[in-house]
Amino acid sequence: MTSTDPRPGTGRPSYGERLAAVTGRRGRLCVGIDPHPGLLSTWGLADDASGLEVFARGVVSAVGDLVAVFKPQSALFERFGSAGIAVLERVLADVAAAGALSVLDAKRGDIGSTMAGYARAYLDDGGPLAADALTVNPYLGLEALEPAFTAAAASGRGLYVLARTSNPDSAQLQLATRDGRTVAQTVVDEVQARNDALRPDPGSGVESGAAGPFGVVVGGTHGQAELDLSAFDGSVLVPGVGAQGATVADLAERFSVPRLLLPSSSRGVLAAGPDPSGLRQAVTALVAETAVLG
Ligand SMILES: O=C(O)c1cc(=O)[nH]c(=O)n1[C@@H]1O[C@H](COP(=O)(O)O)[C@@H](O)[C@H]1O
Repeated sequence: MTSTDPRPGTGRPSYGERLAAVTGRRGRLCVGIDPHPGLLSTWGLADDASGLEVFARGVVSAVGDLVAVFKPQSALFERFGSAGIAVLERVLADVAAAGALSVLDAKRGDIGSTMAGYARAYLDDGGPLAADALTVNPYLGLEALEPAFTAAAASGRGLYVLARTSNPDSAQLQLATRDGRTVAQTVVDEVQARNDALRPDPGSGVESGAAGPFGVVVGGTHGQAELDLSAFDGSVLVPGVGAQGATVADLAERFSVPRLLLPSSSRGVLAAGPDPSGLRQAVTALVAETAVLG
């Protein structure tokens, strides 16, 4: 397999390959689309599905040519029921039309048989909610997520598996240890094992230099800290930049693997709207900061 080979049957390069291509052109920044009621109000919009649509599609229209990855927050679309989901479908289409990648932040995770349903909704070709990648929650077990790993690999999509989340109380669960390893480290290692399983056999003579399609989420608020990412070769989604207090410069200091990082900011960028030029300035400044990540 070469670095440009499509996945079997999809005609689409792998998520790792597509991420490398778009971040190479646009810089390594993910902008979260989090339509909070307070932001809709600041933007002078009604807190209803029509306000949601103007807000979310307005973000993509303003900065869609500058941003490598958009991460719509499903919860803040779901709160408007089917009308909100319909807006989310249109936002995902807008992101694709803008040449950016979408990470749908839905943090799904359930027992395997139910997970297969989520995989069909978010990771199969033809699904209206299919994004380029999906955030998933491994705390029912990594095996339970298997349908999502399988569907993502088959369709050239990615997953971001929650490892060490940005909220202050995440340590109680995620830093618990078993057999000398933290739960968060176990997640990282298990995700890497699934990336390794997709690598061509080293003896086969075919090469793939691309990142694995399966990433992890590590909050920028505490950084890499106790995690060992030295053997990890997926993308590391790092939320917490901006409103939660982390800066891109902090990430350069707090992580030993800056080349893997995909920093993400939602409210920090969105507060610069609704003026499109304000949003463009905010994005341009953050993208420039990401240059320190190499
Ligand atoms: O998976 C995520 O994106 C995520 C993981 C995490 O550990 N912390 C975290 O804040 N997030 C999400 O990232 C976004 C952060 O938004 P801001 O704090 O406004 O930048 C929200 O949509 C969160 O749900």
